[in-house]
Amino acid sequence: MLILSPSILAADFSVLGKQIKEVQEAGAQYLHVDVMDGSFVPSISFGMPLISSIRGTSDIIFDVHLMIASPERYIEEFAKCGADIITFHLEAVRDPGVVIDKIHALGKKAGISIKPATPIEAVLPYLGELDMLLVMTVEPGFGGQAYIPESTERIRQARKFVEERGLSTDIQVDGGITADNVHVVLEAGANVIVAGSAIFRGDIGQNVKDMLKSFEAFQK
Ligand SMILES: O=C(CO)[C@@H](O)[C@H](O)COP(=O)(O)O
Ligand SMILES: [Fe+2]
Repeated sequence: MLILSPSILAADFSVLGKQIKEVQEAGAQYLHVDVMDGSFVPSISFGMPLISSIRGTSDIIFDVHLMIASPERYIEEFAKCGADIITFHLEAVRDPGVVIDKIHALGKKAGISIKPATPIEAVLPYLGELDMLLVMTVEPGFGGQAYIPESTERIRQARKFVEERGLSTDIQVDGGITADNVHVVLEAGANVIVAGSAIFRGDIGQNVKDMLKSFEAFQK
């Protein structure tokens, strides 16, 4: 199943609740929530208080992407404030297996994200335990960047590893995805698509529909 996860990093925070409703009503299945700490990545976005308050406005699946150092310190808090899927960076932890177990023990889905320079093979020891593998298609830290073309081969490789092992792990892509280039990542094997600028700039409802139309065109 192909899933759209609009990233609220590109939303207008003064009307965030309204914009979340708009993406959900137009058919987006997840909401991508980028948490940045100014340490693992240069920028700071938002944290638990914002997630708690938007949790009250929508029942959409919260797909929380933690771009923070030592994320194991905060797993309980993110679970408590409303995350459904918690994705942390492989590069930010010492023992990824322990973090995955912690997320699962709280009844949440676990994802690992890897930066563009991290070999896909680095995630193989954990692949069997993961609900989702996030292959970053830009350097994490900012919205609005251009898709890194070398990502396509990495997505293909990730899909191959998942299939060879008979797993059902979702493969998520994040960064620089638009209705025009989404077919490239779908063809390579991604099935959970994050898009920020392409959804929240302009007519939000129409942007979601255009992206879903691109999904349909790919499936034909
Ligand atoms: O995690 C990140 C950036 O670090 C992303 O989720 C961005 O928010 C995606 O934004 P666009 O590239 O689609 O504008
Ligand atoms: Fe993200």
